[in-house]
Amino acid sequence: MAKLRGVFNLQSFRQNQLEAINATLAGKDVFVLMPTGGGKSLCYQLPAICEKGATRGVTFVVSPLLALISDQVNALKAKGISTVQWTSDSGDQTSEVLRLLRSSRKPKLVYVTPEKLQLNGATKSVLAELYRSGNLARFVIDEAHCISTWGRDFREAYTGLHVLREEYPNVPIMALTATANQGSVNDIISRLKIEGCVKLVQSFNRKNLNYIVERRKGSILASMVEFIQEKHANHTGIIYCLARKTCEDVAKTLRETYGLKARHYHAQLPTSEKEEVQQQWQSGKCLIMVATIAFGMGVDKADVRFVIHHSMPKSLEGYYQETGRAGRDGLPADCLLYWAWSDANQLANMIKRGNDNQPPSPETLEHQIEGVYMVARFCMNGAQCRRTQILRYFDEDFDPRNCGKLCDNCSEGGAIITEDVSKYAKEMIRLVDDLENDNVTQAQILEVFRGSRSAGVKAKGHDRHPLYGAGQDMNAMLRDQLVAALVAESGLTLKYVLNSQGWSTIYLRVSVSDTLPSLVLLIRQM
Ligand SMILES: Nc1ncnc2c1ncn2[C@@H]1O[C@H](COP(=O)(O)OP(=O)(O)OP(=O)(O)O)[C@@H](O)[C@H]1O
Repeated sequence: MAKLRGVFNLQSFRQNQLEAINATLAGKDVFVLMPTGGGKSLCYQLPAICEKGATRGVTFVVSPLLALISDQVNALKAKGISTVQWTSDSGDQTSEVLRLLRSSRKPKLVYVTPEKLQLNGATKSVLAELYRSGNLARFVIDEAHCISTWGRDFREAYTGLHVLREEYPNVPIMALTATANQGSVNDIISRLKIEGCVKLVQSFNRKNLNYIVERRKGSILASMVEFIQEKHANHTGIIYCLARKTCEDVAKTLRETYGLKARHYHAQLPTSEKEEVQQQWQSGKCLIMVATIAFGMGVDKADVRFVIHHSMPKSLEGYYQETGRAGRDGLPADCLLYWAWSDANQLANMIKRGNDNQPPSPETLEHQIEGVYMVARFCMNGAQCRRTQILRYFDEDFDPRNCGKLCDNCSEGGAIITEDVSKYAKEMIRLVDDLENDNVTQAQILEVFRGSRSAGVKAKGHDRHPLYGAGQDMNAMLRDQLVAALVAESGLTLKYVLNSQGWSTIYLRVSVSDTLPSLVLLIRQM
């Protein structure tokens, strides 16, 4: 407790921190699953400076990213904790680290990349010396999900970490992650060979975040500015945009038209500018960071009071992580998401083009597009508690009564009813099947389904189809939800046709026509 206050300047422990600290000090292996911003670092940084414990000496922390390591090392040094970074291949750094580790003034923490811990040469011999002399306190595997081939962040070098248990059987291991999927959790534990570990798993609910989702109609700048000025004048926030150009334009307008302290950030900025912008934001000189998702990994600013999504995020997991950067200090923060159907197409197109113009494999493409449509479903589901919806994605059953009306849907009021739309789902699938040869987009299909009298529908003769107007009794939102559900789950899929500018037009296609399960949607009755 004295260390918590004196060194870390914190008043009390958060959930599971003390349990993790006590378990590792007692020499046990520990697995910690905590949401983003939950306070994982303290679980190993505090024991590292405790004199009492079953094991003593140096704590080795394996972390995947250099940027994360540098931030943590600097922050610990600023607290007066002797910490070293051992990440480079340079002989100078290695000999300095070795000198320190062999001296009587050993550092409390050594941060390494997994590559560095691949046990050969200098690392192996110094670890063996420390082990023999009882100076190896524990191994910490941060971002432990990188060891699991289940996840999207798999890192080859993490797989070599099983040797830690084999070579140093008496040294406790602590693995920490914010990736909740049950399959990956078991995988991590078995790969690190810490089967008997103390498991500290907690809800992913971020109690202090208020989730609001709004449909974007036209420009949202004015409404965004009103939101910021009314609720967050002089507060720090992040606005996530899909495209780099949008970031630049939005930041410029916020500055020049509305006098707000905003800057933009994206992957194409030169490194020096990235550092300068981040520094300005970190220090509070710039309040609003308008960024693509390139901004965020390793960002630790405790007092971010709002995160706005200017358009739909790519996946629910991404949404959870991006909004998770708000309110890390535990105080209330707002997460406002603006979306439009066109975002889904834009995202699908971005995914199709892939990273660095490396198109994804067909399976990855399908999986990621489903992810986009899951976000679309989430946005359109104006009935069910947002937390229940988000946490279901992480296999967690969240009782909406515990939301505390901290989401737009729970604060709305009115009864929620279920609507069996199985009949409409079958009709929609048949309609897409019949019109497939005419290459129909989602917007066009919805026009036919609702019985629009538009010239486009008539020109193609779609108003003569027997299912023309089959969905006219449904309200527009329910029709949208129907399509999103059919693409996200089963029934419909998307087909891309490249035009001369390199953009794909996305057409609907049928994926399953005969075995469609029943489909029930939730709606709010006011
Ligand atoms: N006991 C505590 N009381 C108050 N604030 C805390 C406490 N523990 C941690 N914090 C603060 O919470 C924030 C998040 O902590 P930390 O960076 O360890 O989170 P994390 O779980 O590692 O998140 P991420 O997965 O994003 O890396 C930090 O600003 C930290 O100072």
